[in-house]
Amino acid sequence: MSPLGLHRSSLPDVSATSAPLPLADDAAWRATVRLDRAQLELKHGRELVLQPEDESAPLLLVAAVETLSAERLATLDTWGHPLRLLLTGERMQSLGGTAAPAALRCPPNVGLQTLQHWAAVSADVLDPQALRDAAPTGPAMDAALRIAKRARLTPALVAAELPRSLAPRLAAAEILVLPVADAERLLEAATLRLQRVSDARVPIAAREDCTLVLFREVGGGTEHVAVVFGTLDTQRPVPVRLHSSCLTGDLLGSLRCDCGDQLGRAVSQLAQCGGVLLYLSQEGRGTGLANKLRAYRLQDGGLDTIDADRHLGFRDDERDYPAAVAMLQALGITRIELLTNNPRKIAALQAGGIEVAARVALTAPTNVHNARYVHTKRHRAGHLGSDNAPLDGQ
Ligand SMILES: Nc1nc2c(ncn2[C@@H]2O[C@H](COP(=O)(O)OP(=O)(O)OP(=O)(O)O)[C@@H](O)[C@H]2O)c(=O)[nH]1
Ligand SMILES: [Zn+2]
Repeated sequence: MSPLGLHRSSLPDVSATSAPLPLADDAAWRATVRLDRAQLELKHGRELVLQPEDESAPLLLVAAVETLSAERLATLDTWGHPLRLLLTGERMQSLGGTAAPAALRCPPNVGLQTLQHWAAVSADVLDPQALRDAAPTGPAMDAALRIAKRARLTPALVAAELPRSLAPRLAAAEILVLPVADAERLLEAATLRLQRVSDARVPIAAREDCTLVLFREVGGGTEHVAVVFGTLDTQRPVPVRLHSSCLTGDLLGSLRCDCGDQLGRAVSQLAQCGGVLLYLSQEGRGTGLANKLRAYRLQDGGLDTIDADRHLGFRDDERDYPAAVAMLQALGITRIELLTNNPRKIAALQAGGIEVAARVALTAPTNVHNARYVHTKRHRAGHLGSDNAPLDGQ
């Protein structure tokens, strides 16, 4: 039997292997649920209110441009004036402004199409004066932009500041109110909690004695899978691949990226020597599939993969790896050999207390469709080359 107890002939009862939900404290639990609901409100095109801790500060009503309907925009207009458009620093820079998140003053009766253009399309309809008059964002606005990203929406929000006296009207309209302090705390990677939910033996073509273990984030409900190849020997560095999901590459063999090839190579190597594949729900470098497809259209128009993401308001890479660290810890793995070319993955695991004893390069052949993408990863995102490097002692 493995140190994980994974290869028993009859699998353990799921409830017995699941850790109890770690947020025992009721207030923390309610805050987590409220943040989940906040994402759903934005996804459904509904408003949400951020409530600053400072009681003299106004409430902030926000709605996501991506999901907003013209009718809803007209309703927003009845709550407070002027409406503002909240954009990230990356989006501001791509519009020709300074690289800091900002609140742009919308003209009276601004149309939905204009907002959509400012949010993610082009700057054609943007009044240059609005860009010059852009105000810096405060904590409530910053938290709202982060919630939109967490919901995998394009980070652009319409906002209005409201007096606290409107709280009863907001409650009557069933508009969710989220304290900014709760949002800030829960959006921090350090607060991530993972629940180990279920596992099963799944023989795969490359190796029969594989086990899948599913982990779920408490808050958000994002699920990640660990594939354990054979029986782990944690006395020596365990070969590990952290793979961010790529539906187009992994499932369809898209030629636009190198993900499918990298996954295939990692699976063959792990099948041969044992180890773990962490398949992380981080489609589109953490921006989501919808935004990745938007970025592809922008790349067809001439931008590279990084500038396309910035155009949509995202950072070069929106991923973080506390879930990967927590999964390795849950599997009893503290020392690894990492199959990657991405130095951020190495640094993130090391920062999380995982010893990365060596890096194993994972190169794939390029083709006419992904040559620019692979070149950009190497030359703009700092990805490493094909040399395998021991990292001990660094
Ligand atoms: N936003 C965006 N994401 C992309 C694009 N092409 C691929 N991706 C995503 O990029 C990520 C690549 O994941 P990985 O292969 O694990 O990571 P990596 O950063 O390439 O690093 P290594 O493969 O470990 O060297 C996946 O989430 C893909 O969905 C793109 O053009 N735009
Ligand atoms: Zn891909």
